[in-house]
Amino acid sequence: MEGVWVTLLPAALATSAAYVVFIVLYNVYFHPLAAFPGPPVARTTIYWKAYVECILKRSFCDVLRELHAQYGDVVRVGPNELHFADPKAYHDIYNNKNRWDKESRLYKSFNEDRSSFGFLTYAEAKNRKDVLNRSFSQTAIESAESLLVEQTKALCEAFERQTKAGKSSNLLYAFRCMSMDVITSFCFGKPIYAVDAPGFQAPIVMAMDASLPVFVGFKYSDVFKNMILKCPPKLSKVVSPATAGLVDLQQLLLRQINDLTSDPEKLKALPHNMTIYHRLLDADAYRDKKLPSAGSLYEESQALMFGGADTVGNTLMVGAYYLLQNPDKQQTLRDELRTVWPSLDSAEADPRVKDLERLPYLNAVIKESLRLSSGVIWGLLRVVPTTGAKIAGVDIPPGTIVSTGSTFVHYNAAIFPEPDKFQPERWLESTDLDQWLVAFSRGPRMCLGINLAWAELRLGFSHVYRKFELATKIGI
Ligand code: HEM
Repeated sequence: MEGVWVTLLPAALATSAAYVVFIVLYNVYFHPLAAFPGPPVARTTIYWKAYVECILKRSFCDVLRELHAQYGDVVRVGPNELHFADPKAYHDIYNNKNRWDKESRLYKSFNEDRSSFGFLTYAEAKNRKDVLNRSFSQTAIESAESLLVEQTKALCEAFERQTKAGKSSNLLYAFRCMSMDVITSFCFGKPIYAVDAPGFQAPIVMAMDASLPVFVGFKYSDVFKNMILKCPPKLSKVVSPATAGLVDLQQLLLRQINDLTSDPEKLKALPHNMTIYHRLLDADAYRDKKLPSAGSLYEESQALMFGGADTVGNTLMVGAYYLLQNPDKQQTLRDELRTVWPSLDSAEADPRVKDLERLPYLNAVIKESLRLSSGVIWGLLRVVPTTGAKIAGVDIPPGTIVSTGSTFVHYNAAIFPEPDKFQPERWLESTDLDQWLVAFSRGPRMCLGINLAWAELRLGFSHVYRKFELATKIGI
């Protein structure tokens, strides 16, 4: 028996080595993308990206900038992957005519495969988004306005408490807490009052921050992913105390879903009838009249939590960062807000979101904050269909993974002169610019929560800057 191993082992090693050599030679010389420029190692293996992201711990967004400076507008960043720097490519990839699949390695890493965000195909995502759209439509958001106002006011009250106590506020966490409170109360009917956490250090908000680098690792190793995600909650909290708050919220949502699926009557006990479960647990809302599994419901709630919390919080933070540096622009915003909100004395005089929609400078501040924060900065990877495609004038073979990061549009100096400067005024000069605001992405997989996000941003910017004069003790 031992003799068999002695003979087979070298043969197996030689076969594996020959296979690796074959793959490398194929990828470098014979692959349909062989003619595209890019770093030599990236042409051979996807693990070059893993090395850059997980070992060097570099933002791939920064690396892409350097690669485009070196190799030009189209760069081969993996054996089967191209990134485009030309903003025109954005509209060629993400548009309403395209039904391109999302790329599986990236999107499966979030462990939300059965959610509107995680479904890879257009058809599956459309089915789910058609059901959820009623919760996120303009009309739905208007009818939930009082709920959103409540969360915004809770944030302002927390700021007031901090001020009275002579303490400064960490704006990043404060805004993220507010958007987390909106999601948990609006989507799940389970407010968690994150803004009331001391110093805005709500465990779930801190845990989401801590969990992001872990998700990068999930892209490259299923073993690592399963080890962390399949870990029993108690053990997971010991292994990774930084993400304990996330485990707690996951458990809370799982209990809620189990409760609701075992007894749909419990829907009536939720504080309002706009939660996502009112839609998702209505069999008539589905074309095939079949309800999703409990696992799918959980993944949907996680997707909404991750999709809707940090994104809004970050945009408010980026806006605050620049308004703090530009007191004149902060004052212009405040002066405009006074036109629809002259007195703070009575809640009766609070403006409605509809009134805020008409304020040009407020809209411009929000657009400029969305541009500079850029929404999701990693490339939203799509797979070119069997017909192939032309992207920014270049013929791309079927099956190629493609993307253009939103920062390549938002920081393009030909579209946005002096792109690093905060200039809300640029949005007042021309409505043509709107086509280049891609923070919510475009096409059939664009953001489901765009109406909710805009309402939160309008309320956030108006309440905070009408009620407070933000200043910083230290220079920024
Ligand atoms: C400033 C705030 C926000 C920004 C900048 C933003 C940005 C984006 C972007 C860029 C995508 C495309 C992702 C991809 O293709 O992989 C997306 C998708 C999505 N967003 Fe948002 N988002 C925001 C707020 C929200 C909110 C408040 C919610 C809901 C609570 C939400 C829910 C979703 C969902 C479910 C998807 C998946 C849609 C699909 O794949 O078809 N987002 N968002």
